[in-house]
Amino acid sequence: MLLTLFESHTHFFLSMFQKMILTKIISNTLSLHKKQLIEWLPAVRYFSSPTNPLVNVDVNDKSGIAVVTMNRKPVNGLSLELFEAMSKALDDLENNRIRGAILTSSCPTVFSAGLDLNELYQPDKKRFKAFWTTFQDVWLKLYGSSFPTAAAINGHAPAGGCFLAISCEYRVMCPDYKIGLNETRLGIIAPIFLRASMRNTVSNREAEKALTLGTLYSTEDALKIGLIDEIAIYKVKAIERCENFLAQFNNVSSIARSFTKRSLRQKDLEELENCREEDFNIFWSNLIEPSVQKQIGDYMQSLKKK
Ligand SMILES: CCCCCCCCCCCC/C=C/CC(=O)SCCNC(=O)CCNC(=O)[C@H](O)C(C)(C)COP(=O)(O)OP(=O)(O)OC[C@H]1O[C@@H](n2cnc3c(N)ncnc32)[C@H](O)[C@@H]1OP(=O)(O)O
Repeated sequence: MLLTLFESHTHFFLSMFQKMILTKIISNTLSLHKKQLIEWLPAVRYFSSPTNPLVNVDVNDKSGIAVVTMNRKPVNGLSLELFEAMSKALDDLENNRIRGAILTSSCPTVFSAGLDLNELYQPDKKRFKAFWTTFQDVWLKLYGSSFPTAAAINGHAPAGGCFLAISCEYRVMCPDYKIGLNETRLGIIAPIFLRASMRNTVSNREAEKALTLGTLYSTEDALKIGLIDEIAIYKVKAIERCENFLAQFNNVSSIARSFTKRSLRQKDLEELENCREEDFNIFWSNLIEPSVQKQIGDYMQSLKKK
């Protein structure tokens, strides 16, 4: 209530004085450090992002909504370089306090094929460490963003592709594609932060079923279990529906919204923050198991043979 009243006069700009008062009130309530808190204070500064060939960021000056497009052909395989570009884009969006972001893909039939299998097969430890750490960074920044997020899923979204979508707050998917966390089908255990995003999206029971079976859902079935929120006939419509979702926040205090989101996701974020090194070690030791390497190699071959 207090925040809503306060913000109604400061919707577009918060003076330093106002920020100081807000910092005091909210940090007392949520026991956050000042630096963390300032990062969560909304303001709007629209910007044009320097172009990176792997991730295009297009901010609509009028709405303040950014469309973030992954652009790594043919299937947006999540490589170290793509994660680095996404991590940088998320920093830019956060620093410029945009009003919302929509994640989508430039590939015509694939949102993202998940982790680039080349990163997992016969990996070099130093590169894999950088890869895994940046993967964690992207999740922490996307799942924990102060701005609202939506995914316009314009193609298949298996494994890491699904993970990106469920780290957002809303999902609109085009028909006739597949989405899901199929890691167990590849002999891979979904990491802690993937599991958290799934539990935050569908019921605990559905998450358990989906993760243990490694199910890839059709668009229609994904809607039935709540893995996506809407179906849109094609990409432009999916982006429009995401914009409509994000526009609803124009009538909501952005401070109250972002703190509420943060408090709901805080436990998951802290869980990973507190075990990043351990998370890496577990995955590294599993990944280099000869049986796992063989499975990944065979799987890559089967994809190429198609
Ligand atoms: C006790 C055991 C414990 C084990 C623990 C191990 C833990 C360590 C690792 C931890 C990892 C944890 C998380 C993992 C999550 C992941 O994301 S793994 C990746 C999973 N991804 C998939 O299964 C998707 C595979 N791809 C597809 O199903 C299809 O490509 C598609 C449906 C996305 C698209 O189909 P289509 O449009 O027909 O394209 P294709 O012809 O199949 O592909 C084109 C081209 O791209 C290559 N490719 C596809 N996917 C990937 C990929 N993920 N990475 C790299 N490359 C990929 C494909 O081979 C084709 O290449 P060519 O053109 O033939 O050269």
